[in-house]
Amino acid sequence: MGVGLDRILRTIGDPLRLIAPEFYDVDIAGQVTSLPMLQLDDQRAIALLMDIEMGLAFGDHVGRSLADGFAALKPDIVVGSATLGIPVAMDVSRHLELDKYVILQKSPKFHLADALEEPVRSITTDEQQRLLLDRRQIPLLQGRRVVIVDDVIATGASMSAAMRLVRRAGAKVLAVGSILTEGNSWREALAQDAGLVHRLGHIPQFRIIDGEARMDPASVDESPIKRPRL
Ligand SMILES: Nc1ncnc2[nH]cnc12
Repeated sequence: MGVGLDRILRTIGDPLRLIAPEFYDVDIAGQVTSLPMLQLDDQRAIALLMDIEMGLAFGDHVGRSLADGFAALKPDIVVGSATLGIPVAMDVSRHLELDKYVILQKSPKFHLADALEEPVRSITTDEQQRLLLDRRQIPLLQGRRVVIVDDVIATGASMSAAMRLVRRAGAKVLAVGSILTEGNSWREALAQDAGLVHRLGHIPQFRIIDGEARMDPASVDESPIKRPRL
């Protein structure tokens, strides 16, 4: 779901505030994608990935690429976090030829009165968020081999909550996947689980200097992504 995204979008407001250089090109599993560069506040900018606006061909590429990485692990089911992890979970499931998938919700839907709940301990947001698992979905996870997917792993707080929730439901987490990682703080947040991360690309974080978004050197990728030869 990209922790803090709601706040990011509220901060940005409408119309979107593009800041120079206006776009950041990122390689997503061999496909160069231009992300709009948006000003967050006086000091920070973000290269924004809105997977729900990227079209079906992009979803198919992401789903196939993540599924290729997961196939050898023989997962029984894919779990995705609302909101922007939902299409990722569907596209990965389709490519793994798995019919059912499980979505972790952010807000209590009326049918989720008695959901399993995990707090999302974000270091960047004051607002306490949470992830919810409908108890009726537990049989899909109990004793199962699971992969968890999201659009972006940034702070790692959301993915870490998703892993706790899925493990509480009795599943084995084989791997986690995202379209992008952003910055490096997720490594600390996920601790020993950081090694389970499959990502198709990486974006840095940006500071605004002299009216331009500049890469924060601490946020570039520490371990370059291994790409399959095309
Ligand atoms: N750059 C980004 N794009 C979309 N969602 C995000 N969540 C956190 N960072 C994000």
